Amino acid sequence: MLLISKMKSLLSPAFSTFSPHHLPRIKPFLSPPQTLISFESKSIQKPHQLSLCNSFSSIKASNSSSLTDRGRFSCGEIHVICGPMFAGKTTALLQRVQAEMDLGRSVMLIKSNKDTRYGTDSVVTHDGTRFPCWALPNLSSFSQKLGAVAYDKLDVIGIDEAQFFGDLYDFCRKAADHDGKTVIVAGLDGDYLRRTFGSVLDIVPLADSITKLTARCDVCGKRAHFTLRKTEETQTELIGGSDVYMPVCRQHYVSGQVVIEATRAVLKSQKVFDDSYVEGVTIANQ
Ligand SMILES: Nc1ncnc2c1ncn2[C@@H]1O[C@H](COP(=O)(O)OP(=O)(O)O)[C@@H](O)[C@H]1O
Ligand SMILES: Cc1cn([C@H]2C[C@H](O)[C@@H](COP(=O)(O)O)O2)c(=O)[nH]c1=O
Ligand SMILES: [Zn+2]
Repeated sequence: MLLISKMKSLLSPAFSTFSPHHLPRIKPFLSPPQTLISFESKSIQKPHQLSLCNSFSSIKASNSSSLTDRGRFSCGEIHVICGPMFAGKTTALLQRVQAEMDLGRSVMLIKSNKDTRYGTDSVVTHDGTRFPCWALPNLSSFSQKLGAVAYDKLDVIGIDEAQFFGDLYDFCRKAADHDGKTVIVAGLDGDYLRRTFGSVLDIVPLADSITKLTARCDVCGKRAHFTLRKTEETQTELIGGSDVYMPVCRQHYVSGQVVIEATRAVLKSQKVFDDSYVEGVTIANQ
C-alpha cells in the first residue's frame, strides 16, 4: 500500500504532446554555434516535472554526475519529429529550438556530418532557413567536444538527420534520463524503400512525444507519407534533395516504385551488357 501511494505521488499529470504548429515562426540565425549557449539562462522546470524530480532529488543527490552545477536534478524529455523528406521536420525542429531559446533555455543543435549539402556549420531547411549547428560523425563525441562544464549548463539538444546516427538510442537515453536534457530529434522514420531508417524508431519507447509529419505528393498534391528515390542508386544512404527524392502519397509511391524498379533493372542489364562488351573488346584486342 505504501509503495502504491508512493508511486501515485510520483505520477505527474499527462505529458502534453508537442505540436510544432503551436510554435512561433523562427527567425533565421547566422551567428556561430557557440552563441546558442546562454550560460546565464535559467533552466525552466515545467509544473508536470516537479513531483517526479523532487521525489528523486534525494536519490540523485548521492550521484553527483546527475546533478547540474545549478545544484539540482532536472528531468529530461525526448521529442521525436519524423516523416518523409520535405515534410517540414527540420522546420519544426528549428521552431521548437527557437521556442526553447525564447524561454531562456540554452540550446545546441547537432546534425550528421554525412550531410554536407549546405556546409557543416548550419542546419538548413529545404526553403533555406538556417540555424548554426555542429556537424558530428556520432553523438557520443558531443559532450566531450563541448566539454563537461558547457555540457552541464546545456538545457536543450536538437538533433537533425537523426537517421544517420548509429548511437542515437544510447545518447538520447543518457541525455534525458541521466543528464536532464530536453532532446528534440528530427529524422526520417523510413528510407526510400519504406524500411525503418537507422535508429529513429528505436527511440520511440524512450520518447515523451512523437510527431509524424506529412509532405505534399509531388504528383497529385495529396498528403505524402513516403519518399521516392528517382535515381538508379540502391544504397540506403544517399545524400540529396529534390534532385534525387520526391515526396509521394501511397498510390504514387506504389506506381512510382514499379516504374523506377523497371528502369533500374534495364539500366543494370545494360551495364552488364556494356561491361561484357568492353571485356570482350579488351580480350579480342589482346
Ligand atoms: N517537393 C519539394 N521539393 C522541394 N522543396 C519542397 C518540396 N515540398 C516542400 N518543400 C519545401 O520544403 C520545406 C520543408 O523543409 P524541411 O523543414 O527542410 O523539411 P524536411 O526536414 O522534412 O525534409 C517546405 O516548407 C517547403 O517550402
Ligand atoms: C529517403 C532517403 C533519404 N536519404 C537522405 C537524403 C537526405 O540527404 C536526407 C534526408 O534529409 P531531409 O532533411 O529529411 O530532407 O537523407 C537517404 O540517405 N536514404 C534514403 O532512403
Ligand atoms: Zn499522389
